[in-house]
Amino acid sequence: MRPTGAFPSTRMRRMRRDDFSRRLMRESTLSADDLIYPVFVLDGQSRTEVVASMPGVERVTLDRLLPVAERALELGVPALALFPVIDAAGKTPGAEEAWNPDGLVPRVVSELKRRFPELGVITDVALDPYTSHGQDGLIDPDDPRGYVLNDETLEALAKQARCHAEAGADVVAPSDMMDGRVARIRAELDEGGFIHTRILAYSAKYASSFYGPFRDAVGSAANLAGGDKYTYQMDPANSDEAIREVALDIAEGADMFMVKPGMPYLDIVRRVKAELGVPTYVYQVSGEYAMLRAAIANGWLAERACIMEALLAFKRAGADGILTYFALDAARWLKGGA
Ligand SMILES: NCc1[nH]cc(CCC(=O)O)c1CC(=O)O
Ligand SMILES: [Mg+2]
Repeated sequence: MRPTGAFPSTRMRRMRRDDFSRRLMRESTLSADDLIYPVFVLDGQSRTEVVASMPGVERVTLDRLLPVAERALELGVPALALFPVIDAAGKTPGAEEAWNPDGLVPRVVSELKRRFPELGVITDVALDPYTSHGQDGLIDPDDPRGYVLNDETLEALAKQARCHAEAGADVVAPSDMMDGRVARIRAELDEGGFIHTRILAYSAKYASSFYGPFRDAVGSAANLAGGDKYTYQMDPANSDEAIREVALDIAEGADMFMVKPGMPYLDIVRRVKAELGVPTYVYQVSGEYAMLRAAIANGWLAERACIMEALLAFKRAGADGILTYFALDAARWLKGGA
């Protein structure tokens, strides 16, 4: 774009002079409709646990999640994303608890849908909360490096997704980065008659170090024992590869496409939206939350202004929605609350 005219006929500050003209030329907006609220859920009754590395985020039992869900609905937040915390006894090498129809996730999903049918419920499809080794897939017992097996994992993910759909999940969100999982899950859902269950594919999910606090929150860090996910999550150096990943998930039948993490990957959000034109979501991950919270707690950053600026940046980059631990705060501020 070539500027037409120049100083002094063109003065960019003219439009910035007053609030009315700033509002008129504002290109991006954030609304509660853009937000997805992630929640950590525990088994049992009347329990709340704080997550040390994520001040303000708690793990709660279902009875304590219900008022949170009600609050999200009141604030106009369209959906919750559920992340289960599974006790050590529920973790096995084969992750069988992941498709137990009486497990924590299906129980929470069915109760949420019974109480708040209008609130969207998104479930995470990946094995890491359920594996004793903390990986998102099944590992090869004969491989000293514990290589995560792709095709065997697909069968487990299909069972897990079907179990969530049977419990009433509106959206299943595979976050495991196995090849072909969207196609396998779509086939499984169709076979079960779940033609309306949406798939939110974590298509461009990077092997990021910004997931650290989340792994504390779900208790997978200790199980992972210093292991990494470089053999299946994407290399942070790559961008073209993200476009191929999303294109494959479009072909395999996903409905929504996630880029993760968020702020360090805004260029990827932009490319996915501009080049592929699909419903594009971004995950402001636990490490991004922790950074902001730590600086705010120290008085180094202004809470509301910095959080809202970070969220707006995702919209400007092209995101249609944002999964963020700040969802309820942001929705409250958007409503004019303190
Ligand atoms: N299925 C894994 C999963 N699900 C959500 C997150 C991270 C979310 C966050 O950091 O907020 C991860 C990352 C990982 O452990 O590799
Ligand atoms: Mg893929």
